[in-house]
Amino acid sequence: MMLTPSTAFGRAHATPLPYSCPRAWHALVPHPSRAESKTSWRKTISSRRQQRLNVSVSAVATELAEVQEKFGIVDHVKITEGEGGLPKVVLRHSCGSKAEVYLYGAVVASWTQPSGDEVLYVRPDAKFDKSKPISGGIPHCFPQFGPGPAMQQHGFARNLDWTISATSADLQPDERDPTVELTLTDNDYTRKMWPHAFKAVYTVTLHEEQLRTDLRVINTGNEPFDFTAAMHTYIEVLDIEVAKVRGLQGLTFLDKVPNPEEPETKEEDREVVSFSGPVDSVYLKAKDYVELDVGTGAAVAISSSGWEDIVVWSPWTAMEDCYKKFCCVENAKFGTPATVQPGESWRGTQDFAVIDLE
Ligand SMILES: O=P(O)(O)OC[C@H]1O[C@@H](O)[C@H](O)[C@@H](O)[C@@H]1O
Repeated sequence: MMLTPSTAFGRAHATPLPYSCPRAWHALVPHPSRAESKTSWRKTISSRRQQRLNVSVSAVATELAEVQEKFGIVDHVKITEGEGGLPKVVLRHSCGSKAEVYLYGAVVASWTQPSGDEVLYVRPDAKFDKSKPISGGIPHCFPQFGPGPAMQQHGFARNLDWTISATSADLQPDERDPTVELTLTDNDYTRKMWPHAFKAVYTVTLHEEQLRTDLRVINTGNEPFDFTAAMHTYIEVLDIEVAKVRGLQGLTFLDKVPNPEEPETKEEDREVVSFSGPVDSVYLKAKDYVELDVGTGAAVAISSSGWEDIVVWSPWTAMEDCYKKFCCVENAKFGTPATVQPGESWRGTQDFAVIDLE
């Protein structure tokens, strides 16, 4: 599946939108906790400032309306305000499944089944004010699955606004699969940490009840570059103590729990990986299919291509108030970093499906 702006799309636009500036939305939208917590600060606003605020809020509304006009597709793709006023794209499949993708970090923060059941997990400490990456759903780790030198733990892609470059609901003639394509390109901020010209193109699609992601990293410069990456997927489980991962047996893995700086190399001999303490393992050269049994009689089946490794992470009591509720199963490209020649690209896809185990 290759998505580029073309006539195959319901809507396709190559021109970046005005809000690709990382500060724009944050600057214009009053933060809800600020707005809700104290009415007093509002009272002190002079009428001139209030006037300016009103103009700004209506500017945001106008901007959203314009984006919706350009990229919205009736019944299938809606661009709207999410938590904290951050813009999000809501994809709806006619079967009843739904996904929500924030432009900040290109994070899929929600994926629900036709029943309304949520599959992903957002941590209670997640912030939607750009003060840190959105902690939950499917954040990007790029161009580094950290830690590493010169940049944030898991790279800058989850700390930046991505731009909508296309939407669609008719990629396949017989399928009304809603899709959004988001793009991130290098800028002064990224080049200070990682001195390379790149374009990352990320599509999120609902295929019936399934969720599909497709990331391409294109080298738009004149020199080759290397990167590591992961899709840091948080999946909701009934209880981490009954969750299980299948599909890792026989793999070599790096166990980061004893000493994250110098992980121990081990062999996985278990058919089923279960949890009774912290787990932070990078399985190298993994298979292209893994299952997370969430403990309810259902599992999340994850198929992938391009992503060579799989990270399994549970922080256990280091996140006392939420560790029981989620497990991270992360497709990654870490053991052997990706090398991309000028004009070439790297690609990694994932397909998530909820399957019945009974
Ligand atoms: O930065 P976040 O989102 O809190 O995630 C941190 C964790 O991310 C996981 O992917 C790593 O395997 C862990 O080592 C790390 O602690």
